[in-house]
Amino acid sequence: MSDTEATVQVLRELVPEELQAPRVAIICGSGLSGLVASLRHSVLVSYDKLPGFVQSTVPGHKSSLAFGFMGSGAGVPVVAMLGRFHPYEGHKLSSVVYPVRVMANMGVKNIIITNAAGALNPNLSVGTIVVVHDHIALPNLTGMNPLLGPQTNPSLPRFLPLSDAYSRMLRKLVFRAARDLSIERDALAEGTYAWVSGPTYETPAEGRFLRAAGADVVGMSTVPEVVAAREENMNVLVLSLVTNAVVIPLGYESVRDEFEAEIAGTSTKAVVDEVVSHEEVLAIGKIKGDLMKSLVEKILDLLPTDV
Ligand SMILES: O=P(O)(O)O[C@H]1O[C@H](CO)[C@@H](O)[C@H]1O
Ligand SMILES: Nc1nc2[nH]cnc2c(=O)[nH]1
Repeated sequence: MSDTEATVQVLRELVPEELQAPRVAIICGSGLSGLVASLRHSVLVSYDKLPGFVQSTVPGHKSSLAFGFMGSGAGVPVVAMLGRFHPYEGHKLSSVVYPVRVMANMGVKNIIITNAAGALNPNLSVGTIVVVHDHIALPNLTGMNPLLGPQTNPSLPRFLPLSDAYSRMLRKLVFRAARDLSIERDALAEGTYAWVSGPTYETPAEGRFLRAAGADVVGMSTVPEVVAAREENMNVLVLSLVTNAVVIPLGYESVRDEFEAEIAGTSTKAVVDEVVSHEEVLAIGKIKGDLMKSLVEKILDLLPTDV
């Protein structure tokens, strides 16, 4: 029996039968566990009960799986991760993606991955939900790819294409859901997510670099989960909540100009010295959590029955 099968076996003992066949997996990003507050008949399973699962150590992430029904009417059976794992916590990439493999082993065919992210694109304001259509993953390109090493399952492809990683069908569903909910157009955008390892936030020069490479938002998660989910042949949707702007043009105004202006007695342009914090990230998650929740619920309502 494989490791994931063993974990699924434990879950079958802990979760009632009617919740054992989730159609959709949801990964809750930083401060976004409230996404599944409306789960019905819900059952929580703590990660420490599940072989192969590690613990989430980041504030705003819990360490439990939640099973239940979500959406209107009878609802859709879902399994949600109320807290994810990041490599910067010291977790191996194989541990970071392990829950995705377990959920795939349970038969889950669709995954909605959420995250908090910084905006690189100056047109994206804080609070915008970005429907991710592509990614740039420097770690993947430089030796920190979750699929490096012997194949966990020989029936999965060795060379995985990622040009179609983000399901068009699910992305379109987001905009249909937003229209049904009369969510204003500017509340949603489309864009490219840059994955960085963290845990440092970007310097202004790094922000400019990622922006110049074509990224719209940046974060420290999600891409490993996307890669594993695609390997497992799931339909993937990623929603990034913009929680802060990455400071791109600021941070290094000439101190010589400033010094010379000071001794000449003339004033200089005030240096903007805003810095991002995880508290701010969580605060925006709290403010925008309800919007994200309604959107996900509506997406579930609209999900075709054959996927
Ligand atoms: O991507 P999620 O888990 O939502 O969290 C984001 O917020 C944290 C930084 O504030 C980082 O972990 C970053 O990846
Ligand atoms: N790397 C990165 N991750 C984030 N998560 C939330 N905001 C940010 C950010 O500005 N940068």
